[in-house]
Amino acid sequence: MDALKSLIQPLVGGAGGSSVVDGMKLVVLGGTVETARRPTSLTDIHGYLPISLLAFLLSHFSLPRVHQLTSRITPLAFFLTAHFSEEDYPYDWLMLWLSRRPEWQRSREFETTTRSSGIGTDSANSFGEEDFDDATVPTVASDDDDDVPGKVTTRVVFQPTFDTTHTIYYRGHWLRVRRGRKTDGSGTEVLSISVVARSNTILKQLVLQAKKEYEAEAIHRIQIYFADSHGSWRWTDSRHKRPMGSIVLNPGVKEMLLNDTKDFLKSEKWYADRGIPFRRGYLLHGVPGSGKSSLIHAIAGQLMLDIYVVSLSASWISDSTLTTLMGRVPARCILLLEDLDAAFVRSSTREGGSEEKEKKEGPAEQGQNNHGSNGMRGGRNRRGEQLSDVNTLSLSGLLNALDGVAAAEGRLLFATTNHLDRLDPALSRPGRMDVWVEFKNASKWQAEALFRNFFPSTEDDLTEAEAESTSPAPGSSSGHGSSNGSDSRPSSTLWSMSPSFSSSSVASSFSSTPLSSPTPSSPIGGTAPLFPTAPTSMTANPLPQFGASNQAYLPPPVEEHILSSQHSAKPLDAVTLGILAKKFADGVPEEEFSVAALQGYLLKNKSQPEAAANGVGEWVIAERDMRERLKREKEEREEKERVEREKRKQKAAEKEAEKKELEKKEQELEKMRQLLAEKEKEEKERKEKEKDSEKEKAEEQKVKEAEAAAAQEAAAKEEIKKREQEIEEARKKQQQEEQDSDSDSEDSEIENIPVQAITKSAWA
Ligand SMILES: Nc1ncnc2c1ncn2[C@@H]1O[C@H](COP(=O)(O)OP(=O)(O)OP(=O)(O)O)[C@@H](O)[C@H]1O
Repeated sequence: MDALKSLIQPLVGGAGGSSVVDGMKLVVLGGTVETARRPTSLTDIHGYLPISLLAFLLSHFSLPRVHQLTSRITPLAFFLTAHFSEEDYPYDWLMLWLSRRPEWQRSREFETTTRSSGIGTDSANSFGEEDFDDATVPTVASDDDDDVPGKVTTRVVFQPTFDTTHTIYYRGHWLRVRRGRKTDGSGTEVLSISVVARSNTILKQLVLQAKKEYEAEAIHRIQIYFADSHGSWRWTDSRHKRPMGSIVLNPGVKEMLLNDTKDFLKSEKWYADRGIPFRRGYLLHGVPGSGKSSLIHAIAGQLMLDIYVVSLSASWISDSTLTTLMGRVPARCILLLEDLDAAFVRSSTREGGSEEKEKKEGPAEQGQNNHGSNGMRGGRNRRGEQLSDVNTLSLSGLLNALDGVAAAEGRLLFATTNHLDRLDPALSRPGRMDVWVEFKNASKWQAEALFRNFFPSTEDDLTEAEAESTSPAPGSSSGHGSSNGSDSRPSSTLWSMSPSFSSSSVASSFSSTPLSSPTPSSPIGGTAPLFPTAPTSMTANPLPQFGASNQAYLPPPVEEHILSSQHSAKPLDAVTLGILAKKFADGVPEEEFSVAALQGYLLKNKSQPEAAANGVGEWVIAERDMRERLKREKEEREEKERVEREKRKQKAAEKEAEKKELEKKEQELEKMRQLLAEKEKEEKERKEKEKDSEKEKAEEQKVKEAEAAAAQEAAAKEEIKKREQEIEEARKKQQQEEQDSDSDSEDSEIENIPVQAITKSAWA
């Protein structure tokens, strides 16, 4: 836009310029633009948009008008841009429309995608290998194709590239198309289409045309959307509608459901007038392989509704994701909750422990990855998400999602479960699950109808419409109040295909074909029959000619059973088909095998109705044996697992006891250690005390000894002193005596007493 602005502004000038001068300027500009435009194809240029826009302006408006536009409208006002998120339908419509644009053929930048089926396959703008076949070279391709009947030809479809702006001419307007991703981290694709226009009519026209083309393609198919972990719906698959007649249920059930759903879709006003939320829920419960998913598929086709599937056992499902998803379903659609019981198992598990955790993993993965042949399971995971188990779905979360304020109105809610006993009674509240239908194993009546459906009849021209109009379904009017159009009051209905119901119909089914028994293999409603009606029996190819001259190498003759083998059954006349169907049904025990199991058996005998009818007894015995064996093996496995579990438990208990014992011993040891430490401490203190007291004693002793010694010394000294005194006295006395009596001899005696002897005796 800046480029456009910079181009225009100097030439056009301000609003106050003269219009004549401006007109001249625009003439010059127009000439320049036209010159620039000619050598370039405008359909594939990017970055030249300002030029193409001006060219467009010049060619569609008078000059003063262009002046008015360029001077009055800010550049942003030129472009009207509409954004289409891949989460919304228009994205798919427009992508299909874009893929058909011839511009891609000349575009320098485009992306291709392949679709083996689904919308857009027959796009005029797609191509296959044949588009590159050199017409001058003789080709064998078409002959080869005959050898591969039913081969899916992969078509390549052009799409706009990411983050590139493409320019497309549409109804006199240049459109700028850009495919990008949202920047909010979700990675969601967004298609942006801009156009220069004064109103958004052209964009509306474009969307409507894209929708029309899309719907024209979708008329024979139903679209299937799967919930993703971000709470968004992703288109996953597009399937051929399944004819109602291909579903074999006991009389009245299909009709009841179909009438009820039709009736509901017509009753919006009735609900609004009574202030009742415009919602209706159907719970299909019962054994696996009994046709629950198939019936939903067929109803969706009949009512031209898309199916939105959530598997409640998915590892990522949570209360908030489910609420978000419920709020995002369109008003008219079928919302299918698979494995409804999973929510209840989880809820009770969360409340009561975690033992079911392992169980949960199985179905969760199935929910994400299984691509069942007929069920809605599985889905294309566009981004290959690696999901951790963050499932926090609770019962209250589920119930809120079903009828909370955010829940969409006008949708038909179907829920399936194989375990009715695990569901919470809260589900039966009106508006949640209004109609409950039980699916049982195949009755004899169903077996017969299945056989009739399976093998082609010579009376294949009877259409489903004719069949339905000529013979009302027995029991279709009984038991369901809301099926008779006028009264669309919501009601809780419990349907079960009781054996008595089916057995009465068996009696009549042979002579007068019951209505809901699909009339002999009729390709109902103009749709394709289940299996090709025209037998394409395998004929032996002419044997290779090499070696024909050499008799020694002639190949062995083709064996009889190979020659006679066929891959499709020849159409049977009604009487033969009836007899065989009856025989087949006679051989099938009542409600012992699922319809899916019977279908599997018939598939094995697809080309041999007689063998199928005659061999059913053996098959039943073999099946029973196999079931018995499987049951035994299962029991053995379970017993083994139980024993192992017990052992593990015992071991764990022993280990626990050992651990406790060890802990106890360690505690005791610790106590002893502490005691010992205390004792050692006491001993040490005692010893130290002893040492101290001994020291004191020794010191005392020493003191005493010293005192004693001192005393002795003092005593000795005293003694010495005493002796000295005595000696002195004696000397004095002697001297006195000498003086007194001149005795020289006495003086000598005194002198002879040794001083040392005196001292010693004093010490001792
Ligand atoms: N009543 C039926 N009429 C026609 N085909 C049936 C019927 N029941 C089962 N089948 C066939 O058996 C296969 C499995 O059927 P389907 O998936 O509808 O069973 P289901 O009850 O939904 O099983 P699950 O509970 O395991 O999902 C399909 O190929 C379907 O064509």
